[in-house]
Amino acid sequence: MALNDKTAVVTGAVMGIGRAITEILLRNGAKVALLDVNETAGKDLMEVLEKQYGRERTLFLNCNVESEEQIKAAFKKVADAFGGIDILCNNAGILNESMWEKTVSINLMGVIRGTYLALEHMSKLSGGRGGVIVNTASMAGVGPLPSCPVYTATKHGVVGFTRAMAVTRAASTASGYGIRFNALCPGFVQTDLLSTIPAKLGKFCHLADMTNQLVEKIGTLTVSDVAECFLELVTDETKNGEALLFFPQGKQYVTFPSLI
Ligand SMILES: NC(=O)C1=CN([C@@H]2O[C@H](COP(=O)(O)OP(=O)(O)OC[C@H]3O[C@@H](n4cnc5c(N)ncnc54)[C@H](O)[C@@H]3O)[C@@H](O)[C@H]2O)C=CC1
Ligand SMILES: CCCCCC(=O)CC\C=C/C=C/C=C/[C@@H](O)[C@@H](O)CCCC(=O)O
Repeated sequence: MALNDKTAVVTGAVMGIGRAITEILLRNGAKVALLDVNETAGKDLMEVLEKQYGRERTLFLNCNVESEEQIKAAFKKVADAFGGIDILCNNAGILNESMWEKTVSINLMGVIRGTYLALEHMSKLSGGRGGVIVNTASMAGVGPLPSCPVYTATKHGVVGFTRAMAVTRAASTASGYGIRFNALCPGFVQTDLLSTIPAKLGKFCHLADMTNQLVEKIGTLTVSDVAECFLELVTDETKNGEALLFFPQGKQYVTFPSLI
């Protein structure tokens, strides 16, 4: 998929991984709608992006992925402004084992909500152009992190949901959305989310040292590393139903057991 003049929506777009994904999309010619709850950082980033890429290719919308109403309104504004949606990155996420319901609401329910609402704009069955949806899961979506079981559950859920949507797409022409679905599964990445971990482990804070040792053992990625892997899942049209696992030592497409 060439990105020139394609329209992308990125949630959690103004910081960390989402910002890097936004910038790599813009560098490759896409128009990008940035959805985030951090309005201050969003407006500051927009000043930078508009100078670099022009006002006509960027749009910031204050949007909480926990709200069906806000996502629905945001997607309509994007479609009205840019003429449709071709790419969605459900990236917004938090880690907070003390606020585990909120973690589920954002990390898993937000991905499901964004995906279902995007179908209304992207699916060829409803007049859309098709496209690709990339969900930011995590290495913790493939292997459990003992210090954050709920976060791990949300990321396993994102991987499972993404793969199921991909199979739905492939399994029946009735759901011929014309959309590919892939999961991004990075290891530890140098962002605010990672740097605030010790305070976010809740009842598992006694496992903070073990987690830090794991970070030391595996090492950390930059947000640019993640954005490059995201681009691969978007542009390689053979990729559907994939979970791309990557960490400083390398990357691999996860092979899941075939059950039948
Ligand atoms: N940092 C890491 O080590 C890794 C992070 N991830 C995942 O990558 C994604 C991005 O994480 P980071 O960039 O590290 O975090 P970050 O904390 O640097 O950025 C997250 C962004 O999402 C936004 N956000 C939070 N809740 C939101 C909501 N309800 N609605 C809309 N926007 C919201 C924040 O305002 C922020 O701009 C998350 O899904 C995270 O689970 C995956 C693997 C590794
Ligand atoms: C707690 C920080 C989470 C930061 C956000 C992320 O999503 C980062 C996920 C990065 C790595 C996850 C690694 C999971 C490893 C498990 O498969 C398991 O190997 C860990 C077992 C503990 C150990 O080996 O010491």
